[in-house]
Amino acid sequence: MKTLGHYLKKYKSDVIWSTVAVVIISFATLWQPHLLQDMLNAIIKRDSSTVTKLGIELVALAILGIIAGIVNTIYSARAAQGVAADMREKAYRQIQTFSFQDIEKFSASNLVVRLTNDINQMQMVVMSVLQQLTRVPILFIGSFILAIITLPKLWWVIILMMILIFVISYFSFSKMGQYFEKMQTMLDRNNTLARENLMGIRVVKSFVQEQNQIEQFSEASDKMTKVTIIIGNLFSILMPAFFLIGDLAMAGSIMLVGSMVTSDPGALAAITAFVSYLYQILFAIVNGGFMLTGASRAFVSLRRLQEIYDTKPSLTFPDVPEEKLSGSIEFDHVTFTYPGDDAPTLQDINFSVKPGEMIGIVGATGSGKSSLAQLIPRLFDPETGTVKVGGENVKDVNEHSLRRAVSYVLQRSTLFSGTIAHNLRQGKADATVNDMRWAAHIAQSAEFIERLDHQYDAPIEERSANFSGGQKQRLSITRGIISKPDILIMDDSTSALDAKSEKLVQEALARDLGQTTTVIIAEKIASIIKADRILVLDEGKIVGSGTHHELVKNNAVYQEIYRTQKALEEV
Ligand SMILES: Nc1ncnc2c1ncn2[C@@H]1O[C@H](COP(=O)(O)OP(=O)(O)OP(=O)(O)O)[C@@H](O)[C@H]1O
Repeated sequence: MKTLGHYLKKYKSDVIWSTVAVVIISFATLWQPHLLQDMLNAIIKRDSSTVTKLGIELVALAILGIIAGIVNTIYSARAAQGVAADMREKAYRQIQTFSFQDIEKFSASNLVVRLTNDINQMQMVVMSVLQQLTRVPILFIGSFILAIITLPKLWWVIILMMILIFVISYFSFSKMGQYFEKMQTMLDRNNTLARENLMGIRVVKSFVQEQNQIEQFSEASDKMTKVTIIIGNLFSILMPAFFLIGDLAMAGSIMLVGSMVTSDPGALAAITAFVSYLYQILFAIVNGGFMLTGASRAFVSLRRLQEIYDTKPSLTFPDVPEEKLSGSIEFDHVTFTYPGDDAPTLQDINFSVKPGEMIGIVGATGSGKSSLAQLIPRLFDPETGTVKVGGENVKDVNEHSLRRAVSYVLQRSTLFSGTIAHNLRQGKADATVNDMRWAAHIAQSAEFIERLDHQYDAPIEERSANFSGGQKQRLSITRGIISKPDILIMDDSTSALDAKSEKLVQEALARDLGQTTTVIIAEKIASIIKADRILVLDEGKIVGSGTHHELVKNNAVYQEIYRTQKALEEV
């Protein structure tokens, strides 16, 4: 609640207006039965002028209640939406500071649920707090006092009804809280399954996995349905139970007062007001219960959001001035283990690269090529040893300096929905169309971009579905080189290109980005055959270093890879 208060501070005036409106509604609600009682008394006494006066007062009170209701809804909705937007943006900003490791710890779909469903819970609870928090105690205490003043003899009926409702509310609302928590976990699971299925729809279809996927999702969905049904059942028993208690209290009160009506006609008017107060007490308790259930759901959501806010990024950059780094790379006794793994993925890696050199990295699948490359732009930190870029330990440089110096093109190209220009400007914020043309000609993407209707302003759909695998890779390379980086890492990023396009990209890179240090990770030896030096990785260790001709002569691992690929080509 303290945390929620902190977010509400910014919406002070909305909170004040909605609270003032709630107070007006509550007093209008309390005053209505009293006016009705006076009016019935006036009718019994045939006092028509008082009846007219009280009738006008009743209508005025109803109009006041309606206006206050509208004001309350407008201001509480504004505050609730504002708080939700602030919380969402804060969480999103925090997630942007997360390292790969932090994102993996939460999982992407879990973070999406937190950003959507949990934030919605917070929005609903703020709305309900601003509509009920003041109303519930005023109505409860006010109706209790007024009911006793109206018919003091029946005080015990009120107490009995309250005890029964409190007992039922306590047990059912606390049970519901547990089920709501379960439902949240199940929603996470359903979202993960749906997300995985939709992202991998091509795989699902090509391996004819639809039925398996349906079964998996149905199982998770059925589990959630069971919990939702239990909650629904609890609700459906709860409401009639409350009304039964209210109706019994009303019937009992009328029977008890009935005998008095002949001797005291005013008792008829009093019982009408008394019954109204009884129902107001009942509604106050029920609404309070709902508010508490909502609050307990919101506490779960708030805790989940707080986990995001409290997560200290596992990898931070020092606050030092930005500087220009040169294109040299140095690995000095680097050993790296993925968080949670027991064995190191890279062991005692030592090598250095001069600015402008072209380095190839080869090795079997899983030998650690990508892991090694990820240490250069500092996506992970090594366990021991140092990685230097431009002669500086990457742990000691400003994030912008490192990002400006190192450009990393991944095999799985990720483009964002928008336009081609929008994506290319992620590589260079102020890129002109000429810059884009220059980069696109090197990456061999100009030939298809410039045939599109809107060329560089052509749209990219969600998950870049309107481009082929090879086109996506060429667009990614274009984005990677547009800033003319000092170091370019190409992590198997020409794998979807045909041999001719790959050769053209490499020739253009050598011609137009000659000053750039290039690290090319490749499965195919043909992709790195012209590199100044090739590093051979085997089970996380460098087992060879030299030119293609040197390695073919004297490195067993390289010879094996070369022989296998040559044999495949001949087949
Ligand atoms: N995020 C991660 N968390 C834990 N282990 C990982 C992670 N990424 C890779 N690994 C493990 O590290 C090892 C090296 O993987 P890496 O991707 O570096 O190999 P690679 O040589 O690039 O393989 P490929 O040629 O198939 O891309 C593998 O055993 C892999 O399972």
